[in-house]
Amino acid sequence: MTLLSVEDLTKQFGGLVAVDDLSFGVESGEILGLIGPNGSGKTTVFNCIMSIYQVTGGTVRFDGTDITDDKTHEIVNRGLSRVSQESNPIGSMTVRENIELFTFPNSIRSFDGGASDKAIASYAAQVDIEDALNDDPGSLPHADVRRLEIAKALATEPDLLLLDEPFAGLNQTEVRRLSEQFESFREQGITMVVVDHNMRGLMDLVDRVVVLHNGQKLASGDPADIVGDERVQDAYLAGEVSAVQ
Ligand SMILES: Nc1ncnc2c1ncn2[C@@H]1O[C@H](COP(=O)(O)OP(=O)(O)OP(=O)(O)O)[C@@H](O)[C@H]1O
Repeated sequence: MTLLSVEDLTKQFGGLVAVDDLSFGVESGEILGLIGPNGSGKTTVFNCIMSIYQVTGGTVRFDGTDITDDKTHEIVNRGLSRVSQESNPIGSMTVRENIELFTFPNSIRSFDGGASDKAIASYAAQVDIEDALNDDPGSLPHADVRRLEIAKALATEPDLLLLDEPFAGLNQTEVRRLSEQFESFREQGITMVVVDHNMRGLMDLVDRVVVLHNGQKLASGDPADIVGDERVQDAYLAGEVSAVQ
């Protein structure tokens, strides 16, 4: 079943066409990699899906419903969540309070005033930060700050998680551990789209890859086919592909 469908998506910033008539689907239960060089439009695609940006043209459907013109909080309540490239915890709140804040968009929970401590601890435990719940986010190492961003997204109980550069700044052991955690998210029924420059980490994780260049789809297919695709190698990934071979 196609959970997310991006159809003929275009996003212009003045004269710049950041996303150019792009179409792709994400199957339920899949982990899809969205790759491409700097400036190829990956983050803009996520921003359009989440209605952070208003699209110039095209349609975004989630679970069969057109969500193109929905507001961001409505999209989150439908079961979509995004972990952005930037970490932005609220420094005056503990890790627990930061996670709790993200349980509020879910309308059912908000009647009860948010999630239980047990639920919050379980979101934290899914990314190994359960021992840091009472800490100030400013005191956490980089990897834990990134994990907190993922825990915040988990707190919205997503069916589809958009992850923008989740491996950035992590060492190989941390990348492997995070990949295992993404696999366990999948076992819980979460579908994922992952943008990252860490090709080794990404190709080991994803089922399928969509390659962007200049906002257009250059190629899509199995990770092995994409790594071996000369067009992709020559034009876009030369340096990064050599790292996985
Ligand atoms: N708010 C904005 N206003 C103007 N131009 C923008 C805006 N957001 C993105 N762009 C431009 O759109 C293009 C695509 O940017 P985007 O950040 O989506 O690429 P990306 O593939 O995510 O890059 P990176 O890998 O470096 O994060 C770039 O030329 C960028 O400068």
